[in-house]
Amino acid sequence: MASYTATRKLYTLIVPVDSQRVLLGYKKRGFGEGKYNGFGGKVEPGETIAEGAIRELEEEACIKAKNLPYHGILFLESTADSKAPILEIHVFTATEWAGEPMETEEMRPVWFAPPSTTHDSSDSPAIPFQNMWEESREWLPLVLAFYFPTPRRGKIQFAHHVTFKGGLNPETGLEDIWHGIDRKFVKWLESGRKDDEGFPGDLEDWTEEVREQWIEKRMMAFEKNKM
Ligand SMILES: Nc1ncnc2c1[nH]c(=O)n2[C@H]1C[C@H](O)[C@@H](COP(=O)(O)OP(=O)(O)OP(=O)(O)O)O1
Repeated sequence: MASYTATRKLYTLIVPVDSQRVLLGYKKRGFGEGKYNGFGGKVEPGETIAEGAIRELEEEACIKAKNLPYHGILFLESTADSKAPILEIHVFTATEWAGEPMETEEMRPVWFAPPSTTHDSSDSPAIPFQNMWEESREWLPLVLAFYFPTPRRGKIQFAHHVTFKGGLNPETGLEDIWHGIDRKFVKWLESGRKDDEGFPGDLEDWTEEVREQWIEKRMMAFEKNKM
């Protein structure tokens, strides 16, 4: 019997925020070149997710996170290529760090005004969502609403499952398997809200639990498609 297997690529992503602005990086080379995004990359063998996140931020923007509020997981898959890996991206913000953001070989850090800011009240440009990964247009405004215009108390965490159907990407004019959001499942936990299900104390347990639920769903879909 065929069995469900999926290659998994583990990534991190940090979005630094100060009291009025959001720091994004312009990717100068490699995968995602020409897009703006938070700072992050692959988790190296032997590293925890948080260690990987801190290392990537320092490598790409020359700042060392002093805190790392955790916001959740993006599970990205593409049905356009059965061999495409599943990307599992762990998302954090940072509100305190050592050093000043500086351009590196890979990224150029740029400060942006959060979506809640009116054009006239900020010296920084608006976040260029049209020049970012498609899925970030969905989760990033919601995470930023937690900080701006006034920081909320408590926590926000999510699991965002996005399936891309692939096809011609009108933004680049190229065929792209990571384009065209097809299905999505979003689990939001926000303290203080009606749908607050409570927060786990332990990051690893929570991600493992969400991952298991998600993989179970994929296995069921796989079995159904075989019949
Ligand atoms: N849709 C999508 N595809 C791929 N990567 C991402 C997204 N959305 C995202 O937010 N991301 C994030 C995940 C990572 O933070 C980066 C990609 O990391 P990458 O630069 O490929 O990894 P590094 O380890 O830095 O790679 P190299 O040093 O080998 O270039 O985008």
